[in-house]
Amino acid sequence: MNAGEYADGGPLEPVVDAEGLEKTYGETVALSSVSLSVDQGTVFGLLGPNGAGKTTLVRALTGTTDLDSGSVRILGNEPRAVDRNRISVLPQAFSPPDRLTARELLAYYASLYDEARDPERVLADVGLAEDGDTWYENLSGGQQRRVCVGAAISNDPDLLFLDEPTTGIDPAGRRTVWGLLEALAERGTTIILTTHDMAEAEHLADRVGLLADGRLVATGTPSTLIAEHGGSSRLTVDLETDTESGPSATASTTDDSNLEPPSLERARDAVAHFEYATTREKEALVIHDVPPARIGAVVDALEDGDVAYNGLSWAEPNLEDVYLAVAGDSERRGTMQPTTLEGRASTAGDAR
Ligand SMILES: Nc1ncnc2c1ncn2[C@@H]1O[C@H](COP(=O)(O)OP(=O)(O)OP(=O)(O)O)[C@@H](O)[C@H]1O
Repeated sequence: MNAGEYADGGPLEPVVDAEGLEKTYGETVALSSVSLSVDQGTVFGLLGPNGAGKTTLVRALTGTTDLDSGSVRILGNEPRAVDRNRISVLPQAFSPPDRLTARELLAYYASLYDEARDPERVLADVGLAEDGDTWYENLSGGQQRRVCVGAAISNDPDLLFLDEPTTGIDPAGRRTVWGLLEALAERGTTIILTTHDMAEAEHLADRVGLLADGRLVATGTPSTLIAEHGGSSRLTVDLETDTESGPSATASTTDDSNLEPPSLERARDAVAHFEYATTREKEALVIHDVPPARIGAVVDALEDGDVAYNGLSWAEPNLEDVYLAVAGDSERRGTMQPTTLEGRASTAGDAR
């Protein structure tokens, strides 16, 4: 039998199959024409700004809100008809009883299902083997979140919804949880992961959906979305600040509204034949679309122009760039506010 086929040779029905979802709250459009299909064993990353409709979509998929129109099937059924042993939802805010230990909590959640994972094993999986006897209220915020992730996987679900599962968890713990989720997906669990953490989405998600104003504005693998919407690579030159004179005292231009320190001016001249933008406050120069092999040419140009700089950093476009380009016009304005962009780069908004 090939992967993706039933024993009779027919194609597998997607684990999540939603068509034409519409949901409004009064004047607010929470979901508009949302269609989505997620196959078994896929980690689907759901991204989007605050208020984009992610929670509403998860509620629609789990049958906990009524839709204005559209159809949803999960695990081959209407959401409300699905066996609760096969599905699990970890909401953003989840507060289990405080006066139980981590071990007791996981044993309690395990007891709710016909078949459950061994609580001791779950404790170890979420990196809390040493903290099983600590009351939930005495665990740190990140440890509490790990217990919540453990509770969510108690029933070894076929379909797992996770809303910001690693918020508050330290980097090492985050890796532990990521490894756990990867292992679950490898064994066939389908995961719908809502996150604002682009690194998390890029690391875990096989496919990503970007919601904005209730619409699914882009769907694809992280790499196809990055290739399509991520823009170009960036080489950032962190310029050495002129210590003797600040920007207002050193302007060599006749245009008073465009005062700039000599280092920046020299740098602009030096890289004039590259596509660049400058970030005045940070005194950095962002040069676009420099393949690694051309970094040396930029370094030569800076040296020829007698430009002093503290460091160079090179970055390929990533999912955050996609997010900002596709879903986050309003978000982008917020992010970019502290920085004045100038220069002649048409993609100046990419500078960071
Ligand atoms: N019960 C409700 N009553 C009225 N409006 C609601 C309700 N639930 C959600 N909304 C509105 O619907 C829109 C989508 O909300 P939703 O909670 O789905 O966004 P979200 O993407 O999950 O946001 P966040 O990232 O902040 O969690 C928002 O404008 C929100 O104010």
